[in-house]
Amino acid sequence: MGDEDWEAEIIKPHVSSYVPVFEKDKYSSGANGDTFNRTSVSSPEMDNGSSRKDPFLRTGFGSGRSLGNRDVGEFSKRETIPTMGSFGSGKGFGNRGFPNNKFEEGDSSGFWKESNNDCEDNQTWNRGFSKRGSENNDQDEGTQRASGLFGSRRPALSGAGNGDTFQSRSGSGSGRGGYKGLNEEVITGTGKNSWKSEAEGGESGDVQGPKVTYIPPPPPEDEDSIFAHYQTGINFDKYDTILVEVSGHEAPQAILTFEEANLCQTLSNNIAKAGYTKLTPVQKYSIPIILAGRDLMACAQTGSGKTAAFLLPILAHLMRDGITASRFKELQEPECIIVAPTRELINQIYLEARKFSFGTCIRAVVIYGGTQLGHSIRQIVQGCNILCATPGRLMDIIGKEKIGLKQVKYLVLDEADRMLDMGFGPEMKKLISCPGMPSKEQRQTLLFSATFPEEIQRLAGEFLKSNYLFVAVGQVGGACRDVQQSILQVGQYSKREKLVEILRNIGDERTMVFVETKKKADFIATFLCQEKISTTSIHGDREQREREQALGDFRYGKCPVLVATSVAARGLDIENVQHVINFDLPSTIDEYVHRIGRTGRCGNTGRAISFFDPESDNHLAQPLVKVLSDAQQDVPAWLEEIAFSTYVPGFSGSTRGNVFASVDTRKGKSTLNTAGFSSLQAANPVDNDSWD
Ligand SMILES: Nc1ncnc2c1ncn2[C@@H]1O[C@H](COP(=O)(O)OP(=O)(O)OP(=O)(O)O)[C@@H](O)[C@H]1O
Repeated sequence: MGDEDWEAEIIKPHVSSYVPVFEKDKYSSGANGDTFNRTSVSSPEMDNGSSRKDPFLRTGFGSGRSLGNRDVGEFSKRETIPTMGSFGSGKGFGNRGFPNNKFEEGDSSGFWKESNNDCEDNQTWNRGFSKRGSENNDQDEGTQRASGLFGSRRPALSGAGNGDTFQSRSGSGSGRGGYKGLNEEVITGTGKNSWKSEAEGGESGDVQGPKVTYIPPPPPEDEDSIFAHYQTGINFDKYDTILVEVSGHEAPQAILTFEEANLCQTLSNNIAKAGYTKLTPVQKYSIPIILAGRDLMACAQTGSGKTAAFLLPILAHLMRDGITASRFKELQEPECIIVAPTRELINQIYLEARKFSFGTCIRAVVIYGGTQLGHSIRQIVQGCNILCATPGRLMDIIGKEKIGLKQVKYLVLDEADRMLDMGFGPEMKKLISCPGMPSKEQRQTLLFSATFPEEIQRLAGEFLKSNYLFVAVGQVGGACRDVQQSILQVGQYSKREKLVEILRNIGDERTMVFVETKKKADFIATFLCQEKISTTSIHGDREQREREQALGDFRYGKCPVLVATSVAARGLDIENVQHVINFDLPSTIDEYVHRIGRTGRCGNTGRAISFFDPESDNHLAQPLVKVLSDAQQDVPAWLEEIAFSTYVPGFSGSTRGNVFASVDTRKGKSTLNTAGFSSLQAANPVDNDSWD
């Protein structure tokens, strides 16, 4: 069964059978200057199909090739206002945007079949499922409304596009994709290495859909660009006052300065050129732990330097061991593999690895879905010591025997809770049981995130040596205190107006607006452009080229507003993001913490405003109150009331488990160390198998 069939099966009982009328002759698929048209058809059933009764889905905007709007002619005018950012998905919305279109609020005429997908986007449909090969699934964009771990998964949903013009081009292998789409997909049961390669599944033409040909631009070569960085903020020094807990046996002493780490001269020079003069708490604790060869699970607030916390000691070891890239070998055997859940994030980590290894013989390589497989292979065969990869592309490359795992000494899971949950957990399990992969006793495994639900911590035991150390900087799963959080009660039908009001007040300050679905991301971006607010968008239905273009336009100030789904919630480090607006709240509190963490980074301050709709967000009231109060933010009385009225006894802080694990789930007693930090020693973590 293909992806689309599966989606249809899930949705069928509730959706309208409406198929829009589409005037093909007015459609051309050129990237620029496309003309779109369709005839407006009222579709009252659609309201039944959308369990959210979302006003934004009733106005006829969406992603995919077919654009719906009554002001057809307006679309072709978009080239006339090039100042607007790129948004939209695929051919329907070219990179130049189309600000002149007009649509009317509450107009229910603008449906096409793709609207049905919003039912998929609605969390109620997705609980317990992890849809494989579904690049159009917002669940895969990090919202992960997971109801379990390694839970029920539909096997081998290959997700070939069916060529239906009105369907989103999910799973077409066309290079678009969210967190984990067809091009980042691992499918069991076929192929000599037990997982179906990306080429088999998406790029070689075995399934329908165009070949992915996108080759990302090469990284910068000039030193200034490589070491470009933004300034630490006024609260950087306050990091020192955050309590740090280390649990596990015989933890090495924290270091207080980079000098104490005894790094080689080249590495020290690179650290200085990167503008790092002082360690952040997670670095103070993690660097000596990793240098001592210990496994580590580290949890520290967003934007507090976790990337360097693992990269620097790994590089130090590789330098110490005299590792040099072996060029032009058909089978490369990297010493270090780093995985992260999104393409943009893994690319960012790669650029950091490249920066810190500048002037050394260590070669970092990045590979991710949505790009030409041949390009990934070409990068690897030129030499690869540190392989930065998204999971699907990694497994493809391993399956193609371009990567051997025998030399792996370091395995890093960034956003580790995400990498181990039901979405990526199975892939990660496969990775560690791949032929040649050293056992956990033989390698060093490092898990980093700002959130670590208890159940994920338990699962992580499979990946880590039993004597691993746990570093918790501040409250596990807590929000960054440099972000001023406000929660506004705003109903669905007032959200757009409120958004425009806020953005007009904000002016040109860089702002990320998070919405729940890909379609809504397109819709809101379009709407904002119509309001003359220069906006771009990023989500999993956009082609990789478009995603990177959108991020670039936002990063370099061309578009001060980025509308995003949760695909951009984790890890992205963009200078000067001053505001995050949760137009829609995410379904889990940990996702909220990650989203608002796109601002207030590295000691800078930021603001997060969230629209709370009592119709749909009440389940978040309780965890929100906790996150706000833990971060010493004002808690609105109305939110406390909702939290009280929806009180769940034994509340653990998350809709999917305990995001507020006080610390290490292995438990133990806490002692204060001399630096004023507390150090938690597990009673006997080796013997203590009873983590539950
Ligand atoms: N010691 C330091 N001195 C100055 N800047 C630093 C230092 N450590 C990290 N940074 C900078 O702080 C920013 C945030 O770091 P990083 O992206 O590693 O945060 P993170 O903890 O991984 O965040 P997230 O949880 O969102 O992934 C980056 O721009 C990084 O270069």
